[in-house]
Amino acid sequence: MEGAEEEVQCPVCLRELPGADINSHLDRCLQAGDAEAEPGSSPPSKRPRLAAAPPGTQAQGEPEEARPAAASPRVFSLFHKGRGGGQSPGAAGGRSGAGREEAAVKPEKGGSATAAAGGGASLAQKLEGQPLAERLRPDTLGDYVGQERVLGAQTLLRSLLESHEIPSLILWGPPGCGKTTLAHIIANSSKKNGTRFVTLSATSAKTNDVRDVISQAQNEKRLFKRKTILFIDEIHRFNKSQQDTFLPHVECGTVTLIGATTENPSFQVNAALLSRCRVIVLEKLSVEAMEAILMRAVRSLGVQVLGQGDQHGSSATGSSSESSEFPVYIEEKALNTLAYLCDGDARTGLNGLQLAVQARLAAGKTTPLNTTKGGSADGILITEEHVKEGLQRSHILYDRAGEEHYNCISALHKSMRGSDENASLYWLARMLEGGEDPLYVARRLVRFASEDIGLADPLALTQAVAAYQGCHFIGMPECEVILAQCVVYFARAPKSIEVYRAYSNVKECLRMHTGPLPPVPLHLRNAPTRLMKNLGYGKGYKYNPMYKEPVEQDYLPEELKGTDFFKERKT
Ligand SMILES: Nc1ncnc2c1ncn2[C@@H]1O[C@H](COP(=O)(O)OP(=O)(O)OP(=O)(O)O)[C@@H](O)[C@H]1O
Repeated sequence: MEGAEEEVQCPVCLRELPGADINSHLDRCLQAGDAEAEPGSSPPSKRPRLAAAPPGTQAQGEPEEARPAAASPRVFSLFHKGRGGGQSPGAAGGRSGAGREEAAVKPEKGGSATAAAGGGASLAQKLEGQPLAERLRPDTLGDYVGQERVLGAQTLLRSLLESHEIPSLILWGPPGCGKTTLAHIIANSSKKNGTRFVTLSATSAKTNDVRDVISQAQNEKRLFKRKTILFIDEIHRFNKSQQDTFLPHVECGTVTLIGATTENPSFQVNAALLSRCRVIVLEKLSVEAMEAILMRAVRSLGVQVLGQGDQHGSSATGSSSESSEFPVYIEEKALNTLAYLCDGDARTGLNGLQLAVQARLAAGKTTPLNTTKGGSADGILITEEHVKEGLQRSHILYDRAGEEHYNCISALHKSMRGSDENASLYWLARMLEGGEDPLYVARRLVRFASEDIGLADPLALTQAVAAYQGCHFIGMPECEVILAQCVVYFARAPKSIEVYRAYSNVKECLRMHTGPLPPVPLHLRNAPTRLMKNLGYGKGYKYNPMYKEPVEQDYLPEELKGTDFFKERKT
């Protein structure tokens, strides 16, 4: 009786209702809400990062805005399975939690593969719509390649994941190494044991969105004893107060947090939050792992690999010859090169492959091929050159905004300090070829000239300032050689940190001083007015040029008399 009068909040639509009505309301709400609520349950799709999508790709593909997580901060997953009136997974919306991705990945997974991929579809049709990287995003740990150090057979994380004991995690790693994919796999497996999986993207979510998720999680826990996993992509983009919003709820177990970041979490994630999460460091994918991912992709497309003889030819099942006018081949060397050049970023590798195939299909040029020992055929051949064209080197080598920027400048500084001219040039090129601002490098060189070369070669500073001005005048690409010249000069130059260290000692002396700072000795003060003269300013000062012999005079304040800031001199 009492319960019937008490108002309760619907965990789906958050409306307040009389307790007696909640069950019937929930049934209606679930059916109505599932379809729209569902998209956020899977980690968001990523921007394809294609340099220039071939004609048709973008128009046909799902625009970024249309993707649930990126488009709307309100991306909550709700009640996917086995609740209320005994709904089966995905029953209401006709889709399971993995949504469109799941349907697209099916070709890799046996039975329904051909139908789901449009087995009779041409290769061009297979490449339309979702980017290849999204369609091939693994659903299970079995398909997750590499990252053995943290996810290998005997690792703690794997056993936790397999037993559905998901701790709060921060997944830290470079772009395209599989952070979102790992979250996607956790989402799939957690849904199987009834845990909710909610996704927010820190690039678009507001503090209120976080609060909504927390309040829903509280209701779920209270009413249905259901756990909530909250995945926050690019968590480093949340400011401190946003991170503070979920801190207590992570602490008390209302939500299990999984954050993904490309940035060092020690700097970007609130220390209190960090201490409540296990940090998983994912690495760039190895060349072997990339080869496996690319091989899986070409198989799913029905493209045949040339160069490994019959073995690859026959393994390329669902051959494009069934569906395309001409069969499509890719040189094994092209795949290897792609695996090397994508620098451990699977999205870049898969996008590069997709672009190369689409470009060749659009060009429609066929090549006579010796596909097997016995025979020859006409087909479309993708070579190493084609895949190189499909890649954007700036994405491969360097992340201007992220940690790579600091890592590379640090490596350059240390190489010059260590007088290694080859390494110095290498790190310089890594930055410039990756699109670094040459003036940024030039400014760092000005600093280096004083910090590390100093008075061992005072001309170094002139060189650095001249290099800065040269870069300013002519810009990239011509200014690269100016910087190269300066970097080599610095690597070869003698080094001295005498001044740098002495100045640090002075700063330390000032920092350690207690009480009022000593006054400037009267004899060192200027006395431009009579009053100042009368006060003793300048009195007793010995004007050095008037003396033939060295002048005995104190310049430091009385209490520092005799201090030698250079005494730790090492060079
Ligand atoms: N370990 C992996 N095994 C198999 N495929 C992978 C793996 N890692 C990444 N991929 C593929 O690369 C694509 C991009 O990976 P993902 O979105 O997980 O990268 P990320 O680390 O989250 O990158 P970002 O920091 O740029 O968001 C996935 O859709 C998937 O196809």
